[in-house]
Amino acid sequence: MLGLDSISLLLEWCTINSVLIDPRLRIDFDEHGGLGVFSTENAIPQDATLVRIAKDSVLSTRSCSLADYIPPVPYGLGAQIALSLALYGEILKGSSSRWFGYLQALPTEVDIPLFWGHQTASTRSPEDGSQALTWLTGTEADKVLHQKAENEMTILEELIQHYRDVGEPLLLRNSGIWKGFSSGSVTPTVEGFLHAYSLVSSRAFLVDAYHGLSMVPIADAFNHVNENHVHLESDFNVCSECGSLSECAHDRDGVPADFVNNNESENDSFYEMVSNIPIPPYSEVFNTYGDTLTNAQLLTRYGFTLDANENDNLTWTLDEVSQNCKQLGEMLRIINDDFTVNQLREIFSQSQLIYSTPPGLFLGINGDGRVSDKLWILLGLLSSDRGASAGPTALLRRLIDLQLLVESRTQFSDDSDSENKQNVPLGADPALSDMLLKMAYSIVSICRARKRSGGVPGSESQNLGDVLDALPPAQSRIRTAVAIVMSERSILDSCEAGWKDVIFAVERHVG
Ligand SMILES: C[S@@+](CC[C@H](N)C(=O)[O-])C[C@H]1O[C@@H](n2cnc3c(N)ncnc32)[C@H](O)[C@@H]1O
Repeated sequence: MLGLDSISLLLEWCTINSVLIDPRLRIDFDEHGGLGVFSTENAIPQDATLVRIAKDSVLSTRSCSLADYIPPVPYGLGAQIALSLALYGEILKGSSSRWFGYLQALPTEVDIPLFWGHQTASTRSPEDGSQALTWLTGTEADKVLHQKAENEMTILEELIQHYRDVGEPLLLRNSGIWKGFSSGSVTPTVEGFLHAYSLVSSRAFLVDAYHGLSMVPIADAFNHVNENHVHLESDFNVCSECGSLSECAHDRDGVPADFVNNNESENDSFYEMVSNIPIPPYSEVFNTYGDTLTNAQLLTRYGFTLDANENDNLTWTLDEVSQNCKQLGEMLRIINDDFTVNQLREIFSQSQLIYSTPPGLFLGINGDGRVSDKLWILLGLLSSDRGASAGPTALLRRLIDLQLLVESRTQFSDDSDSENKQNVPLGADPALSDMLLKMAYSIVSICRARKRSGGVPGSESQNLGDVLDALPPAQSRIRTAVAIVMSERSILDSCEAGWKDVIFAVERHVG
């Protein structure tokens, strides 16, 4: 629990470090025992700059005492871990840290569930954490907590491993930076590092391309609601080497710094908290940490929930749905069944309209406009009245046989005898022809929907070659974007054309 002295120290530190707080604001204790920001007797209009935070005052991997040893990471968990180490280095320095006045006002515990299973310095009983975790089982928060990175580690496992392998050795190697300054004997611990991580998780901002994820004094004193009063303004696109907002030596290779036009204004040296709606007098002033955050996200990142959160939702993975929906489960099993895929692989390779994918649920179209084997199997199963019922492999085998016969009659055939094949009958099973038609219509409709949703609204009917020709070279980003839409559209066109031929051939036969 903080005392009044810590607020005074924080404000003093702000004055010295050019963190300028509008007198219409007051930093005080909130109803939860932490800090909050409040308006005073004056109403505050919209668009008022309420806090100006000197860029130099933020704590980042660029500005910290260990800056030479912590490589900056632009975003993601890596950025949070790097900043946690930067912050922990300053916490270890105690009163000799440049940020001491700021650090001493930070909470001593951020109660995120990541640590509920760990005994920390907290005064809470261990049962409170372990039973709470049991209660969370199967909730959205539980899913976030158990999310695994590509390396199959949970966040907590990754934090601990990173601390042991990188953080602790780095802190010990550079102990000269903080040893001897701190009061008492301070030894870095994994608990200390995890506390730093909880502070980063609950209050860091991604400010710009130079400082990246940073601890931003006073901006981080605002509590959260979905419909906020204030927001942080910063120009993200500064030089990632030196932080300059205007032209600098890093823009043009080999240009000496003397030739660089340095016209940064005084305003460019600050991040700002600005009001986005009028703020009544004598009320708490809120920021939003994200206006779509669910309670599961708020709890896991910030350690609190909102009483009523209209963003809350429940999600299912495809696997979870399939566990309770027999038909989908059976379809997924077939799609992912190596036996089925291998049985068909050989024959798929004879088709001009299908391509093989590695194991995994890959539903897509390749650069030649061919559909993936898994998408074909899925649509094949969906187009059958029998769905995924008995004998799906045999049924799919008959379907692909029919498709190959149809393909041999279309313009896609590279068979020199295709003229004669026009007259080969398609077989006597109308249900099978119907399945192939349904599948072909589905693929055409998937392609058309994708074309409709690509590019700017209304561009579907435009000739993108003309659009590209009309764009000046200076609009290089638009040109790149149009070229991407154009190339996707051409893949979709080619896929659609192949399956329209199939429709034409089958309908001519059936009709
Ligand atoms: C960016 S800080 C805000 C300032 C913080 N109250 C302090 O004491 O420094 C985020 C933390 O504030 C608290 N917090 C923010 N909004 C809250 C809310 N609506 N209800 C409860 N706690 C909140 C949570 O502890 C969260 O981890």
